[in-house]
Amino acid sequence: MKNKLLIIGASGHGKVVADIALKMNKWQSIAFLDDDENVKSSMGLEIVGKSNETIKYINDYDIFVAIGNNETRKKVQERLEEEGAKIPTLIHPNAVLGEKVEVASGTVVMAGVVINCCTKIEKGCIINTGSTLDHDNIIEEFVHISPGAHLAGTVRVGKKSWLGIGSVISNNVDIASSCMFGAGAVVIRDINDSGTYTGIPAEKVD
Ligand SMILES: CC(=O)SCCNC(=O)CCNC(=O)[C@H](O)C(C)(C)COP(=O)(O)OP(=O)(O)OC[C@H]1O[C@@H](n2cnc3c(N)ncnc32)[C@H](O)[C@@H]1OP(=O)(O)O
Repeated sequence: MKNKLLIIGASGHGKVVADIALKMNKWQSIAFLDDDENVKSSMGLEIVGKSNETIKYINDYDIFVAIGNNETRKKVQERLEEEGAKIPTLIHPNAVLGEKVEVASGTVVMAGVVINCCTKIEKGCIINTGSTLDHDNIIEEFVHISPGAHLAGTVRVGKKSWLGIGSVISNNVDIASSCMFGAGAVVIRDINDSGTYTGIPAEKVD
């Protein structure tokens, strides 16, 4: 671990990520990279450059990608990995993690999240505010679990899928990669095809 943290992306999601990093109290200084030239600071933290300037900071900073879009976050994190960046895991102090929970690098776990035992969260995920993930879940890389989503036991979510705000996933459900579930969707059976799903029970709409 380095004593400085660089966060890529200073928008709404980036601000929440910075807030968590500040509360973790592990880094002596925190700064952003962002591509909006008009913004010089965010949350009182300096924006020191653009997102393509990471190589300048790689030796001195831990680097975290705070980009909401799953595909873009994947591209940026994987480029950083190739460049040898040290990518931390960010966990809000008021998240509750059970025994044998694994959380990989580049994943952020926000305030009020509960993750029960034996759940594995792969790299680059967003586990957003107040969501709950019960026992034995597998959340594959670059997934976004939106605020207030609830996943019962033994759920698998495939790479880059996005569970919308307040969505509900029943136990023993397997979800394919690159799916989008609308706000409030309720998933009661396996989802085998990528696409957009809404409603109760969730049906494919796109
Ligand atoms: C901290 C944070 O902010 S994290 C971010 C959290 N944000 C979310 O979770 C967003 C979730 N997004 C949604 O639910 C979106 O509405 C989506 C992705 C399902 C659809 O978005 P779009 O493709 O733009 O669809 P659009 O808004 O044009 O709606 C298309 C139709 O679907 C319906 N629809 C849209 N969302 C939903 C939903 N969640 N449930 C049921 N029906 C829906 C609309 O009413 C509309 O119906 P109509 O054609 O009969 O009028």
